[in-house]
Amino acid sequence: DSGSVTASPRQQDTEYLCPVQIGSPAQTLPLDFDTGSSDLWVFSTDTPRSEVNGQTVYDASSSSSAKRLSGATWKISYGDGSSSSGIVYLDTVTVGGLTVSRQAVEAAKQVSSSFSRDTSSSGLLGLAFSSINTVSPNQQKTFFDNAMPHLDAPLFTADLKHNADGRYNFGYIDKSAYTGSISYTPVDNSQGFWGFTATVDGTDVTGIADTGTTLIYLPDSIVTSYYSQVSGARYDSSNAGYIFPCGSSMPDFSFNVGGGGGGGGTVTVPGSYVNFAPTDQTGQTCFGGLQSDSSIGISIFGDIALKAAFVVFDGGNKQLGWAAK
Ligand SMILES: O=C(CN1CCCCC1)Nc1ccc2c(c1)OCO2
Repeated sequence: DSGSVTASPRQQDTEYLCPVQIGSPAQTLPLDFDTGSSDLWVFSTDTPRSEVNGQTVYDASSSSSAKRLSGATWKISYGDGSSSSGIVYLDTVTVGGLTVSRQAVEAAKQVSSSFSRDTSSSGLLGLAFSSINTVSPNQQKTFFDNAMPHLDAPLFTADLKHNADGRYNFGYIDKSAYTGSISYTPVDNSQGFWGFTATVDGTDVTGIADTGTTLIYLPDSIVTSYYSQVSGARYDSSNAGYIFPCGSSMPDFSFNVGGGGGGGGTVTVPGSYVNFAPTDQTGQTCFGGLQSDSSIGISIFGDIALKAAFVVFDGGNKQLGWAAK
């Protein structure tokens, strides 16, 4: 089996949403595919009306294939302080033509304000490792984990784009989607994430490939060194990050992966991607797409980095492949 689904950017590439079919007859919800978490959760008829703000909701009672997972609950919180929780159904889930029957669909009974405010997203589809799925008392598997045994190849690829539709493919590598060769590097999934080590200016950086996080968060030394090249750039505590004049031409940001025998490969993030967004309506000052990881405790290669590459999430061999495009 295989699947292929469009990933549409929202609000200046802040997130990427994909249409997912749930239940019988199919209910299509736009979900945020997140390689940084492992719960598939949705706005539902169980979500308080006061917390629903235009989102499409899942109605298990109108799906003939939905079965309540008796006694199961879930509760998750994310690095940005957002959170959600609820109950669990098993139902049929289809992504880009790839179907998993009896997928745990986590219906929200509570969502935090940032989810309520995000009118375009109906929830998340977690693509990290099932070891960090939050369903209790019986942990559930991710869509990818359930699909893997049926896939032509035990992998999925992420091809996110700047201000344009990209694609997630499951079970195959589309050779027309990248240029040159794919450089592979081992994955450390001990924390449940797609962890890997890259080299930035000769310094090894261990972080995670996280499609659910908008920006890149790296060690202070690397970030300070990058912004030292931009006149007028500074760390601004009120914005809790590096800002600079919006007219600045930003240097490209490169990192190497798979430095083994073959010398590995270089991913180059265009400077224009690092000029992420204005901090206010005047458009004078802009917020950087590269920020320090010092308040997080882990380095994150988020969408700003991922959209500069074609990325292979290889669950069979537990490796990450990176290619230019
Ligand atoms: O929270 C997330 C990702 N999260 C995925 C689900 C939707 C809401 C965003 N990333 C994140 C992780 C660490 C952070 C951070 C953001 O901001 C500062 O530290």
